[in-house]
Amino acid sequence: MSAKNRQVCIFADEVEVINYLASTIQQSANEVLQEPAVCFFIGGSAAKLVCEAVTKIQSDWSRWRVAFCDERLVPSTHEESTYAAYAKYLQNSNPTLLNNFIKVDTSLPVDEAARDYEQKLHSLMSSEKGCSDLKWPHFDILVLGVGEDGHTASLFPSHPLLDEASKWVAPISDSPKPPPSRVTLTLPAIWAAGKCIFPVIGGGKADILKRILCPGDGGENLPVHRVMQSSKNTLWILDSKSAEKLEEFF
Ligand SMILES: O=C(O)[C@H](O)[C@@H](O)[C@H](O)[C@H](O)COP(=O)(O)O
Repeated sequence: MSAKNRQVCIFADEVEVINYLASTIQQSANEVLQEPAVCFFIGGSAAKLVCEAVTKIQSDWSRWRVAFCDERLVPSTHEESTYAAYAKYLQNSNPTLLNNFIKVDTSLPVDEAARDYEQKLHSLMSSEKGCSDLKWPHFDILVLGVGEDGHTASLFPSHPLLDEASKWVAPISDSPKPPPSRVTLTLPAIWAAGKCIFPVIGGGKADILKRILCPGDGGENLPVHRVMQSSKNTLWILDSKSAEKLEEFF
């Protein structure tokens, strides 16, 4: 189903979701690979999907730059660290890509960690894309997750961070999902990206997907819905279980 730069693709199972995620990331990256592709990855269960998708992509990985849509403020070896989740998979299968990750300095207090990460992203856009003094960044691909409450990255329902209108990266120290301290891309930084991809699997996400994707289901103010309303291009890659409550609409 496709409307207003929004596409929803439903597949039988996790394997098909991973295959389509791989071909979508590869195709989107091919469109920009005359420059390094700047991708942002997410934590949570989607990390495994992304890592498995990466194993199916043929590319010159030295030309990729990967940052995080959000990161939890714990040491990079901690089991809750998003970086650690990727390192666990990629250190053997794709060390070149892992070396090109732009990490959040989680040793800093959360406000400083967010400022420092934003500075790193400014430098990245300047060195790799020749863009300096950008009001908003033009990241190529964001792979995002969705929480059962409708959050995405570390943007939570009714949180004041949803009104952030000048920063690319913001700190949060009261995240309802633990751990409480995190840094996250802001809504305007997400809106400016070339493509937002949401791979989702499992029946636990069926209710929230219905609220977000079905008109009139009351999800209009949820962070994920706000991403979708103003993003240039949003792609949902769903398995049949997560999509089981969408059937009457698609
Ligand atoms: O916590 C994180 O690292 C992410 O910031 C978060 O936005 C995640 O993508 C969703 O909470 C979905 O996570 P699950 O897929 O694990 O439910």
